Amino acid sequence: MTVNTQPATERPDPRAFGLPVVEQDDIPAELRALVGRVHDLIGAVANTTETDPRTLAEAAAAVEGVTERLGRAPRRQIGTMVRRDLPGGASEFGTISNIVAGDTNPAAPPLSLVPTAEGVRGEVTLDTVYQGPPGLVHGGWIAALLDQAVGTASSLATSPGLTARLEIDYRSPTPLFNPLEITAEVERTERRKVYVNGRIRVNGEITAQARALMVRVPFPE
Ligand SMILES: CCCCC/C=C\C/C=C\C/C=C\C/C=C\CCCC(=O)SCCNC(=O)CCNC(=O)[C@H](O)C(C)(C)COP(=O)(O)OP(=O)(O)OC[C@H]1O[C@@H](n2cnc3c(N)ncnc32)[C@H](O)[C@@H]1OP(=O)(O)O
Repeated sequence: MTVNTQPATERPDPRAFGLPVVEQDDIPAELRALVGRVHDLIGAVANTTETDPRTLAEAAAAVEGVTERLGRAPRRQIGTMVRRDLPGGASEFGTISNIVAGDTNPAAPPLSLVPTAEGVRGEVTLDTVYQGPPGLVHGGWIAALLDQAVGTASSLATSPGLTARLEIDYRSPTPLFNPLEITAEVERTERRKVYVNGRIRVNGEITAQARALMVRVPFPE
């Protein structure tokens, strides 16, 4: 299988669906910094042992104030996409607030996937915000990471699609605070159907694997 390295101009454009597109390089550094600080805030709140009511109330008021201030600006249109240049000359579109990989989503880990000779690869380390069982990654998040990986592999090798079927084998616990290596590649295609495999490895050992069916979205001519 070869990765699609068509120039961006020849890739299907989400604007044909009425979706706005933001260039990744045009996201202001200050917005990226804000996303990072709120990401840290989620972890701080999830794990704080602070019990002083005044401190907690002050923190809630401060956050409420910032939320109110940002809420004065119009919100992005739902479905706003970001266009990213990938190593090797390929490019991809993704929703800018994607929960797994969105540039502007403070709740995203975020996972960044790059094309390889076989498909896609990414690395991410998750903290207690993504905890399910004690010290372990939540199984739903494992599925989410793999869904993103199989979707991206399929999109880059063919064209964007929706997940029709996702089967996960949880083979051993996936730990927090350890680099997770995530890979995925297309196995075969059949008309609009794209069969994709993916896996998560920790220290070279597979902890979870996915078999997915992506169905490509028909694009307007
Ligand atoms: C939406 C506009 C997007 C435009 C955006 C432009 C660019 C976007 C770029 C970015 C995306 C890139 C990367 C994204 C990475 C990750 C994102 C994560 C992915 C997700 O998070 S995604 C959310 C969860 N996902 C859903 O929300 C899907 C709900 N679902 C449906 O929307 C329909 O169900 C659909 C579309 C799947 C099919 O519907 P449909 O009407 O288009 O096609 P149809 O039913 O005819 O199926 C065609 C052939 O697939 C077979 N088939 C279908 N389903 C099957 C199944 N379950 N098992 C076995 N075979 C199945 C049929 O049997 C037939 O097979 P055959 O060709 O042999 O007859």
